[in-house]
Amino acid sequence: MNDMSRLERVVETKNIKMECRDCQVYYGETHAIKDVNVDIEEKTVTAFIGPSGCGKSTFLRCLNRMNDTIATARVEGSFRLDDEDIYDRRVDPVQLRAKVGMVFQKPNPFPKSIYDNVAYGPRIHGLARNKAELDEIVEKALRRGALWSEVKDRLDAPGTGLSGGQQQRLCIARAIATEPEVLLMDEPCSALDPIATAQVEELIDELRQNYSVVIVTHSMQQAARVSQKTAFFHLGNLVEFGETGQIFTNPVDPRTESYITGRIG
Ligand SMILES: Nc1ncnc2c1ncn2[C@@H]1O[C@H](COP(=O)(O)OP(=O)(O)OP(=O)(O)O)[C@@H](O)[C@H]1O
Repeated sequence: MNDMSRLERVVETKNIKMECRDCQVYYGETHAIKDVNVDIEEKTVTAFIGPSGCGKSTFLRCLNRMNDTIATARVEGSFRLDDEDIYDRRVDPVQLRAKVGMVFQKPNPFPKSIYDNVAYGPRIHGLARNKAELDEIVEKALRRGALWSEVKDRLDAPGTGLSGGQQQRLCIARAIATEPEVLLMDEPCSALDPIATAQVEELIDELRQNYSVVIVTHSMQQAARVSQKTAFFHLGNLVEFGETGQIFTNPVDPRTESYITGRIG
């Protein structure tokens, strides 16, 4: 290879946002994640797929130290965001979670107004100097969450009074209000109807312009629709990781093929 073609290949490669090496997770004696290595690229949607109990959510939770909140969980390995070790003792998990935000399976708005749900993160992280700036942040997050037009006249109403799909978009707006660099989504559409699902999927595609998105999904159709990279997990192992198109049309490992053709899972 001459220097020019090597350079072109470098330019084509997207930047790595998170680098995970030799990752292990134990719950007491249970070895739930085994020797997993993954690179999460910038401005890319990465899907984690695999049968129930294979470790998708456990691995996702490693990426913003949510496993710290589970007393029996022990995480080993190297997890770097840009070039920072996120498990370093000096890293404050609360600050980390502003950079690596999370949206859960069930919409979980706080028992507060729509406005206060979105303003929560910016307030605790001191992102606004005054009310006008906070209003601006809230509006921007709700617009990006594709919810603004539906709620702009009732920002003081409780977030819990919205429909399920609206609540999930509110939770997405809440997560993006702190301008995270990575957004983790754990089956974000499992409680939603097809219309709300389509809205959230469209939103995920838009978020990719600015963020890295990692989504755990049980729906292979969803993984194929929204992601550019797919990781297939099985029994705590990362079996295959690659371009979504390749994983779904030409998987290398027979276990991946069995799963995507419906023989395991
Ligand atoms: N809090 C916990 N305490 C003990 N074991 C756990 C805990 N959470 C998960 N596990 C175990 O770790 C393994 C991986 O679980 P995990 O929830 O990560 O899988 P998953 O692929 O996300 O599953 P699903 O698709 O059903 O949500 C399973 O064996 C599970 O029983």
